[in-house]
Amino acid sequence: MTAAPAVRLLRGHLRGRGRALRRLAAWSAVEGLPPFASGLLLARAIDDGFLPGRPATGLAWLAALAALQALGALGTRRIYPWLAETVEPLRDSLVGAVVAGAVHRTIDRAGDPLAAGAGAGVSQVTEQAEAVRALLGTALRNMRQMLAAGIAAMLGLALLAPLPALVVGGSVALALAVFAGALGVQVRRYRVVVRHAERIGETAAVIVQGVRDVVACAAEPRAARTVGAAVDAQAEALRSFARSRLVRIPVLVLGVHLPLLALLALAPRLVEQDGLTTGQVAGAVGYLVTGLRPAIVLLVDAGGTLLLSLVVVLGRLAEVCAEPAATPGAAARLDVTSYGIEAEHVTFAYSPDAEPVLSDLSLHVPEGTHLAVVGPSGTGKSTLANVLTGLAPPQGGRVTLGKVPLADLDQTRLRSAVTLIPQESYVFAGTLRENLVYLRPDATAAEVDEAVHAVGLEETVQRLGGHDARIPPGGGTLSQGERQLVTLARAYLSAAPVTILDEATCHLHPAAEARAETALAERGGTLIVIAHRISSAERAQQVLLLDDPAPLLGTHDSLLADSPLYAELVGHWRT
Ligand SMILES: Nc1ncnc2c1ncn2[C@@H]1O[C@H](COP(=O)(O)OP(=O)(O)OP(=O)(O)O)[C@@H](O)[C@H]1O
Repeated sequence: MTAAPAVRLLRGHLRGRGRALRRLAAWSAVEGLPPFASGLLLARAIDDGFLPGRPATGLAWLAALAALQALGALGTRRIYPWLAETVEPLRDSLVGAVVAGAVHRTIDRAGDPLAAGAGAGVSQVTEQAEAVRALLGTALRNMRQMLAAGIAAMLGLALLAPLPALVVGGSVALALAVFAGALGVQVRRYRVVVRHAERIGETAAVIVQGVRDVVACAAEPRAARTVGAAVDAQAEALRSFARSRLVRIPVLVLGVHLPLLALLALAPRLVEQDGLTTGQVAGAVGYLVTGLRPAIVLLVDAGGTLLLSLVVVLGRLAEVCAEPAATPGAAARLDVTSYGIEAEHVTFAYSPDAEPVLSDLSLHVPEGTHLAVVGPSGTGKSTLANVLTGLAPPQGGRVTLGKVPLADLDQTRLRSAVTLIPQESYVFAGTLRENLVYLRPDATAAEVDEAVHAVGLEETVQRLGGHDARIPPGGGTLSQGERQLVTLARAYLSAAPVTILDEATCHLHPAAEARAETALAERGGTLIVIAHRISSAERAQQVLLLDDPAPLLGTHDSLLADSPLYAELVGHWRT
């Protein structure tokens, strides 16, 4: 990352505030008068006053310095209104740009459920805009003052003692070069720190939002590992950043300690051979100790952090404010208007070296139709369900939903279009109603009743005492079959136009299974059933038989006539 986008953004927002900046510079010059004159006046006080035994003269020079200090204080006082005029409107201007960027994005992603989260993003970057205002205010107030004092001290030193000024100037220039050279590395590492901090927040937010799911799936250790990994990464990023900050040592040595040491060590020689007076040496030391040293310490400590924060936060805002470019994915999101599923020459293996579970599989399930998938154990039925939902992206070929490749669809949009109900029923602690409306929280009571009736869950609802009955962790007294009925009613209620059941009725007796499956088929939408019984295949319009060496697609009757394996499976299922 470079500082260029940050500088561009800041320049754009400071444009038009030239008058305030010029006044700021002018009053800073007034404020810099005392540090500039301090060494010169101190030298005169010593050389003309105290050393020759004329304390009144010495005190007069010091009084002149005090008068200048008063003038400097006036400069400091006059700086604040111009500081406010420069910095205060910055927040409004940045927030305006941020909100405009968010509005552009929301328009660009019309119809995307994720766009609903734009408000949270705006509030976050608004805080960053406030941070920029505060950082810039602090930088202009403190850094400006200290840098002005440092420059004034160097100028004063040059007038007072040109030779030492040359040596000190060279060493300070070297220190500044080292500091500037290391700034790029520090910015990069600090940027990584900020990214990891954001990652911790995002990871924790996802887990907190889905904490019920995490507990229901007994995934606490995995969740803890995920957050732990993010925290470890952040700690490593911080260590790496801290190492890059070690550059302050050579900068302080070159900019502060070495010049002071050299001046003190060479003082007798400067006085005896180069004709410097004692007062001039004392004034030069004064410049180093009271002007240059605080300026350089501030630059490498607070200033370094301040500059880094400004560059990184401004860079982040520059990204947010930038108008988003239209992506192919964004266009594709808007194109999903039908919900047929198609697999085109799909090949899927669980690892690069493993035998493919699915090989060159092609399949078309038109919108609103019903497909049953059958086959011996281990032939890849569940794998196919995962491939069709996008959970397992194929290595070869592609799967499309409404002719749009799943890879081009936003994941949230895909999840809202396709419901996958697996064999293991997911029932969580809460009310029965909460469990039923899990995929459609805005369902009305009448819609919930309809779903309960359609899949045959009424008896269970009555037994439990109504929709508000509480289900304890682990499902309580619900049998395996009842849990499956809960998940089937949930799928029935869901607004997803595509439903995939992966042996989701295996604990139901045949009549209950027939009722639930028929309800889901008649509800509308595309239905794919990984069949547990042959009766599921008999109800479907298409049947896919997964088998070595090649899958067969047909109807129950055509497969019965053409495939000995299918006939065998039917016979096996019926006995
Ligand atoms: N996560 C995984 N990693 C590696 N191999 C896997 C994974 N999941 C499944 N397999 C393998 O892929 C093959 C197909 O498994 P899959 O579960 O899709 O078959 P299935 O037809 O659904 O079986 P069943 O009817 O017994 O549920 C099997 O050989 C299985 O061992």
